[in-house]
Amino acid sequence: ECYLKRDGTDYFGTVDITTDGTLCQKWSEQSPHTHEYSTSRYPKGGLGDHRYCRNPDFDDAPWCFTSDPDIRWQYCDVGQP
Ligand SMILES: O=S(=O)(Nc1cnn(C2CCNCC2)c1)c1cc(Cl)ccc1F
Repeated sequence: ECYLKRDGTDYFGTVDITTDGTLCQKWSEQSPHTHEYSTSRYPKGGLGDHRYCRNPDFDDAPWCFTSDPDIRWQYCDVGQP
């Protein structure tokens, strides 16, 4: 899917893998990576009990924490326009 804003802050699709095919960690979980991205801290981030790529912190593109303990977070390919 594509999205309007260049940085993908408006991407609320269902891609849940990173650029190298690693499964994303759920935003609602703190394992394997602890993090500070909660729905209360980023109310417009589209976070929740899912593992879909999002860009809650106005980074360059949608991303996610990964299920690989050695890779903290990675960008996702969500069909940049
Ligand atoms: O636990 S974290 O959320 N981890 C973290 C580390 N890098 N990132 C990036 C995620 C993609 N966007 C840029 C920050 C998030 C985290 C957040 C802050 Cl503000 C500071 C330290 C830290 F550990």
